[in-house]
Amino acid sequence: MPERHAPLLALEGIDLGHGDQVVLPRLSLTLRPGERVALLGPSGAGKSTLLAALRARLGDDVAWCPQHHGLVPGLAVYHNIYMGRLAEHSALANLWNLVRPLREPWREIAELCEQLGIAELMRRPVGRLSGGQRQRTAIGRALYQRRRLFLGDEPVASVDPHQALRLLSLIDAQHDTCVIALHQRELALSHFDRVWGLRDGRLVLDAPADELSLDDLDALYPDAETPVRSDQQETPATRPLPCYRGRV
Ligand SMILES: Nc1ncnc2c1ncn2[C@@H]1O[C@H](COP(=O)(O)OP(=O)(O)OP(=O)(O)O)[C@@H](O)[C@H]1O
Repeated sequence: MPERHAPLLALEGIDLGHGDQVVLPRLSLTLRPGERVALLGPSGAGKSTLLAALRARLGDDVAWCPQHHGLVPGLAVYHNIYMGRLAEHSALANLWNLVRPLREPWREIAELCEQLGIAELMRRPVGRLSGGQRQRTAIGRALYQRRRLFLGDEPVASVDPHQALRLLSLIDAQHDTCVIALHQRELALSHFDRVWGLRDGRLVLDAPADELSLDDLDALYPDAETPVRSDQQETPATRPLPCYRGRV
C-alpha cells in the first residue's frame, strides 16, 4: 500500500477489552485507505474485540457484518437486508415497508440478492434458512448499507470456498477498505493485501500477505505447535512464533 496516504486509523499503545478486562494490551496498528486486511488468530484471541474497537472508532464509514449475524429470524430476507438502511427512512415508511415492500428498496435488494445467490429466498423468513444462506443475508445487509469500509467478523465462515471467494469479491467491489476476520488461511494469503495475526493478547503478525507463507499463519494457532526436542530438526510447525511487523 502506498505509504503516502494518511491512515484511516492509527492505534498507538491502546488497551482494548471489555469493561475492566483488557484483552489486547498496548495494541499498536495502522489501517490505511485501500487496504484489505485479513484478521487471523485462534478462538478467543481477541478478533471480535479488535473489530468492535475499529468499528467504534471508524463510525459511520463502516458497513458492519457481525459474527452472529444479528438477523431477525421471524422476518423475511428482504426485511433483514432492508434493516441495513432503516435509519434513512421515516418511521412511517419503515412501517409501510413491513406490510408492503417499497418499490425502490425492493428493486435494489432484489439485485443484491441476485448477486448473493439468494434471489429465490427474498420472502423467506431468516429462521428457515441454512447457515450459509443466513450468512449471505447478513453480508447483504452490510452491502446494502453502502459504506466505504467493510468490517466483517467471520462473514464467510459457513460457506464453501468458491462461495467465500465470490462473496469476498462482492465485498471488494463495493468497499475500498476492509478488515475481515476469518479462519481460511489460504484465502488470507490469496485474497488480502495484509494479514494481522493475534495471539496471546498480542498482534504478533502485521505484514503484507505476499511476504507470508501458510507456515507463518499456522504458527498463530497453538495446535500447530509441538515442542522441539534437542535432537529434532526445527520444522515449520515447531519453529517459534514469528513476529512480523510492517512498522515499529
Ligand atoms: N462482552 C464481553 N465481556 C467480557 N469479556 C469478553 C466479552 N467478549 C469477549 N470477551 C473475552 O475477550 C476475549 C477475546 O474474545 P473475542 O471474542 O474478541 O475473541 P475472538 O478471537 O473473536 O474469538 P472467536 O474466534 O472464538 O470468535 C476472550 O477471552 C473472551 O472471553
